[in-house]
Amino acid sequence: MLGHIARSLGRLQLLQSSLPSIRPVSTMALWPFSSQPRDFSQPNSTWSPEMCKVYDHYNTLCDTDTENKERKRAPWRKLPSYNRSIKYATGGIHLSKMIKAQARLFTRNIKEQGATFEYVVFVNKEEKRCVCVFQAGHLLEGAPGYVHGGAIATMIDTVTGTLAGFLSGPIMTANLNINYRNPMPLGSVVLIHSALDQIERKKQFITCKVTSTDESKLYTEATALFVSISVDHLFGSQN
Ligand SMILES: CCCCC/C=C\C/C=C\C/C=C\C/C=C\CCCC(=O)SCCNC(=O)CCNC(=O)[C@H](O)C(C)(C)COP(=O)(O)OP(=O)(O)OC[C@H]1O[C@@H](n2cnc3c(N)ncnc32)[C@H](O)[C@@H]1OP(=O)(O)O
Repeated sequence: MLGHIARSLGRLQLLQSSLPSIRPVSTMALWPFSSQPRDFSQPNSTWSPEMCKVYDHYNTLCDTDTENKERKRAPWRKLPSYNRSIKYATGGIHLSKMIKAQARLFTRNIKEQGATFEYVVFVNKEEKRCVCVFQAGHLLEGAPGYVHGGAIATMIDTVTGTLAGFLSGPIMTANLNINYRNPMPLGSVVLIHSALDQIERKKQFITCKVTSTDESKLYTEATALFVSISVDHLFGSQN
């Protein structure tokens, strides 16, 4: 038992020396890794006019760089989105054990643009909420002509998890409760609204609803529980 604790502590110390310190995403002034990866949440030619319109709307509410290279503060911030959480990290053997070279973020692993998950997340730190603009591609079919419930669940997990991670640092989904209220046609552009409901110790409770872009139609409602984790928790799970 004591040997196990000592080994765990030793591994954690080695890890901490090879990893950037773990902070909430909101406190990372710059991407902490070695090179600038591709941001998948930038507009592309497969985005419909509706997707572009909503993107432009939230983009105008965001922080901007002025001509004098000063940051003009605004309530909203657009979050970048990469195809791996830690692909670009520098570090030693301990980090590379954690990184499986072939691993890719589930929602960002299809080469054909527009075929699956096209999305961008805007976060409002003060109000502890975020909005994701999501365009559901043709490879996400469940019932004929409609988006698969698992694909919708994936997006809800991603958006609520992104908010929890933004506010609190590393987290894992502990519970996800989803009510599907209306079928979502393939190709739809929808808004995924997420808000922090409460925090209790390591637990973040998040609410979520998925609506049409004019918010007149409710597709899905959900609640999610995220638990803050340490890096050692991730390693422990892989052994
Ligand atoms: C370099 C580090 C990188 C870290 C990466 C982190 C984030 C990812 C970042 C970027 C990715 C970009 C976008 C996507 C973002 C997010 C979506 C993906 C997230 C996932 O897709 S992730 C996969 C699915 N997820 C799992 O694979 C979890 C398996 N599971 C576990 O790993 C443990 O089970 C865990 C950690 C959940 C808890 O374990 P634990 O030991 O830390 O905590 P413990 O058990 O002590 O519970 C503490 C308090 O939570 C309560 N509690 C726990 N579980 C509960 C439950 N289910 N229902 C109700 N309450 C629950 C207890 O009752 C207690 O409550 P109280 O404090 O009141 O007593």
